[in-house]
Amino acid sequence: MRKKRKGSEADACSNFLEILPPTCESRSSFSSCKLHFSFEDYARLKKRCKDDACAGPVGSCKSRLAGIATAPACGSSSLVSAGRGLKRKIGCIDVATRMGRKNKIGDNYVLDSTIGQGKFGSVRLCRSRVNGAEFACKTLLKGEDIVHREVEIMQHLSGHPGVVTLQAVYEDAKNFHLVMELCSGGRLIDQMVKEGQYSERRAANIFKELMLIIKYCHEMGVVHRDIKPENILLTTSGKLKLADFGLAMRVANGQSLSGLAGSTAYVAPEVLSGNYSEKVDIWSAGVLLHALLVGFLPFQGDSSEAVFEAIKNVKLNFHTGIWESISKPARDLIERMLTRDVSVRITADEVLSHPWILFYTERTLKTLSIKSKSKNELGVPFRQLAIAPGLESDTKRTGNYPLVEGSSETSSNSEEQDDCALVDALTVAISHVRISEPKRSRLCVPTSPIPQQCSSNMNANNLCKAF
Ligand SMILES: Nc1ncnc2c1ncn2[C@@H]1O[C@H](COP(=O)(O)OP(=O)(O)OP(=O)(O)O)[C@@H](O)[C@H]1O
Repeated sequence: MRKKRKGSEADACSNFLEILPPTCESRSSFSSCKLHFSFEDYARLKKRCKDDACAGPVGSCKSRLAGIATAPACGSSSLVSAGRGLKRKIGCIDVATRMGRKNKIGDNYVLDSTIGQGKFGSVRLCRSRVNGAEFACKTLLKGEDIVHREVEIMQHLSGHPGVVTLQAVYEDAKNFHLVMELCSGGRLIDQMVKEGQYSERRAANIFKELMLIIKYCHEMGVVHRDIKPENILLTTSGKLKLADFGLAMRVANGQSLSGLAGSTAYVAPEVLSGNYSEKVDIWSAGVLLHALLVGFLPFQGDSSEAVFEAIKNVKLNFHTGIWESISKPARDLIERMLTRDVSVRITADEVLSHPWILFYTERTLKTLSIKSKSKNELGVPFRQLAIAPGLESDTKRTGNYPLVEGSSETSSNSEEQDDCALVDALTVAISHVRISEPKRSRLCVPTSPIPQQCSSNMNANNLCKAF
């Protein structure tokens, strides 16, 4: 159900926008320097930056995670030509967003240090002159429709707790100044690089939060097109906020998008070959989930061309190596998200009701997990424990408990270890209730006890190798 539609735009473009960065020096590394250019621009820029300070640690952990290049949104915008009043272009601008043409941003805010650098300008800390409240101010150079679209889409999505709120917009001769809610917790990518592999519980909770935001965007008719951990900001309390709607597009039901847009490592295969839909965000989120769980990106290569080749052709193997320490439902979810057949790839809603997500994030199931642990320590057979309240009738009806027969000794070490076996068993049981018939048949049903290794067993060395 779309909640609020203020017109839509779907592109059927064939030309890439010409977007060049103000300077290469504005970015500290080559990988950053390449962000958000069309693939043509990227090649040109690569040549230009080859020998200068843009060169960076391409093989480093961070650059591998960060992806390699990004293309701009492509296609004609429904917004009128650039360089004129933003307010006029954005007919739907909310009255709650204060737009200042007469007012200068300096009248209301004190601009402070730079806290981020984007492709079109910088992001600075700013403080309200009225009450000292802190915000982030993104200053964008006028002249590109993409800039207007970013403001319009932020405005369209504002109000959701997972989307960076647009507080005010100011305009002067050269720039737009977007005063946004400040996310002081940094970017998810930085946390990932610092922390490496996440436990399944933690990954599932972060991921659910992200998927709720993506679901909201899709319901609002917005395809983000650049889901990656660099664009996920954190509040001081650790809540996720999706940012950077520079590549986002609005679509009406059934309309498709075209044009190269996204970040190399995260881009969906159909973006490389033609028309696509909001499912590209699911693919990118699947890439992110892969990185969260095992600490490295699924599709890699020495050049962007090699990465694209991998995205189009590499068959991921979830059965060996590091994947043996990850629960089968987690692998099942990633597989469903990284499915090249778009018609089979699951939706945001389906991700959110996937057993792996439910197991780690739904209170009733968490309670069950804790109860199970303590009962298991008392020697109650594992089989009896892995039936969730409310599932009983269904499992009785089917007469089939596809559970792992475990022993009490398997759950004695840590909560994560306990979860690891339980999640396999329980999620398969849940799948009989929540997942429709054709999908259920694709679920991995454990045939033997799951090895008792959890992602929490991974050490820092693995992470460094992985990245
Ligand atoms: N609301 C915010 N609060 C705190 N920091 C922010 C906020 N918005 C942006 N930043 C910082 O500024 C950086 C650049 O912002 P953003 O990604 O929106 O710009 P961009 O021009 O689209 O950048 P990119 O080239 O990465 O796509 C972010 O990576 C982040 O570090």
